[in-house]
This record gives sequence, C-alpha cells and structure tokens, in this order.
Amino acid sequence: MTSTILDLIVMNKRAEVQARRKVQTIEQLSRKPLFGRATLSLKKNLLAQPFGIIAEFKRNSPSKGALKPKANAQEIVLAYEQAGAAGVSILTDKPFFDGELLDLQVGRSATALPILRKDFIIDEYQLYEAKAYGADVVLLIANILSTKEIQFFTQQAHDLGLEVLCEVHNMEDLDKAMEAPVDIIGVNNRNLKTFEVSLEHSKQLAAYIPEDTVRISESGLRSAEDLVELIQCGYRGFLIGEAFMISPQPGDSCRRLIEATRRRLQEVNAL
Ligand SMILES: O=C(O)c1ccccc1NCC(=O)[C@H](O)[C@H](O)COP(=O)(O)O
Repeated sequence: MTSTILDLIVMNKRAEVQARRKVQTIEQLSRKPLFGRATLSLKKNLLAQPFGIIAEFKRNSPSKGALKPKANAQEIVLAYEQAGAAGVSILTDKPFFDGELLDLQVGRSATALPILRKDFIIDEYQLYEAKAYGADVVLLIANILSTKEIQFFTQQAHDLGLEVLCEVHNMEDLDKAMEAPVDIIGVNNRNLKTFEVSLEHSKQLAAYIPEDTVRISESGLRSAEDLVELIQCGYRGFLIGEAFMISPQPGDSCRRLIEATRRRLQEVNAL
C-alpha cells in the first residue's frame, strides 16, 4: 500500500516528538511562564454569537504549497482580532506547514482571542507544549487516533485547562469523537489523504452530530453563501486558512467575509 502525505506527517511527528522530549522535558515545559496562565474558551466565544470565524495562520500547506512564506504571526493574528474573528488557529508543524511553536507564543502576545494549536497530536507531550506556548485549544484528528487515544488526550487536555476540538471527516471518525467529552466537533471538508475538498462532508454529517455539541466546519470555505448554508445546518464556527492567507491583507479578507456573512444571514432570515 502506498503511503499518503498524512502517513508521512504522522511518521515524522513521532520522530520529532521523541527528539523534542530530549531537548525539553515535561517538567521544564511546566515551568515556562505561559504554562500557568488561565486559558480562554473558544467554545464560549462561538456560543456567544450566531457564528464565529476561527482565522488560521499558515505559511504553507501540503495541498497548495507556499501561501505566505514570510508571514509574521504577530501582525496577522492582530489583524484577525481587529477584523472580528472569534478565535485564531496557528499551525505549528514545521516540515509541512512552515510553522513553529514560537508562532504560538508570538501570536499569544498579540491577541486576547482563544488560540488553537493546529498540529498532529499523537503524544501527551504536545499538550504540555501547547499549554507552555500559549494555546487554549488543541486539535485531535480522529483519523490518526484510536477512540482510547481521543479519550485519553481529551482528559489530559482538560486537566491542563485546554479545550479539545476533535476533527472528523466521515461517520467512522464521528463515532470515535462521540465517545469522548470533546468540547467542539469540527468536520473537515478536506480529505487529508487525497486533499479532495467538498462541503458535502459538513452538510451530510451535520444530522449525526448531537444537537448540544458545538460544531464547526473546516477547510475549503470561501463565500458568505457557503457559510450561511452551513449555519442553517447547525454550524457555529468556520475554520478558514487558505482563503485569508492568499490575500495581500488576511485581516481585511477576514473582515469582508464576516460582514458579507452577517448581511447574507439577515437577508435569509428576512425571507
Ligand atoms: O491544508 C492542507 O493542505 C492540509 C493537508 C494535510 C493535512 C492537513 C492540512 N491542513 C490542515 C487544515 O485542516 C486546514 O489548514 C484548515 O482546516 C483550514 O483549511 P483551509 O481554509 O482550506 O486552508
């Protein structure tokens, strides 16, 4: 069987985490200044408004290549906050996304919004890193974890005061996510093995996500029409990276989408 980029990312991540543990122990991470801070709730922010945008900072993506290679996390995260985002997502994987943990720390210094550490979490060590570098939320990808691992990492994250966004792409992933008390379920419209993107994944899985679970839709989102259609399926949040990062001014692009979605929502509600 041929391996996919996702297999390579996960394989690389295991080696990376082993190496990082030798440089900095969990005890050392726990003594870092940001480790003791009170974390913020993305879930609360999403529930406080009809919809919220989680605006992503990513310089590069495996599916599209370079997006904004020289992008500065401080500048862009601040622009996202000023644009009205409900939260920020920061890619911290180096080899495939050109991100780093330091982007998390830099982003933290620039915003009072909740920050999602977007990475491929396969070890509890990464949860301690997330807390030590200023994240509020961690991503657990159901496709690369067992039900037991999702349950274990969710408990560990909660013990550290972090929220959990569990990402699913199909029914099998969703069944796993629903076995743990995750805070938010995110339906990724992108198949991480083939990179095929279709909003149908969010539309079709919506009916199977419990009503009381905060749900977001991730990837491939561009227009106010898309967002309003998904709001009507019960989605409260939208994780958007590429559409903002390819724009000369990601913050302006985020603001325009928020304003257009509000207008479109008013029109639809008035019908
Ligand atoms: O973005 C990719 O190409 C990618 C490839 C393989 C694994 C993960 C990948 N992206 C992570 C994400 O889930 C997205 O960055 C996020 O949902 C935002 O998506 P988009 O708005 O399409 O940038």
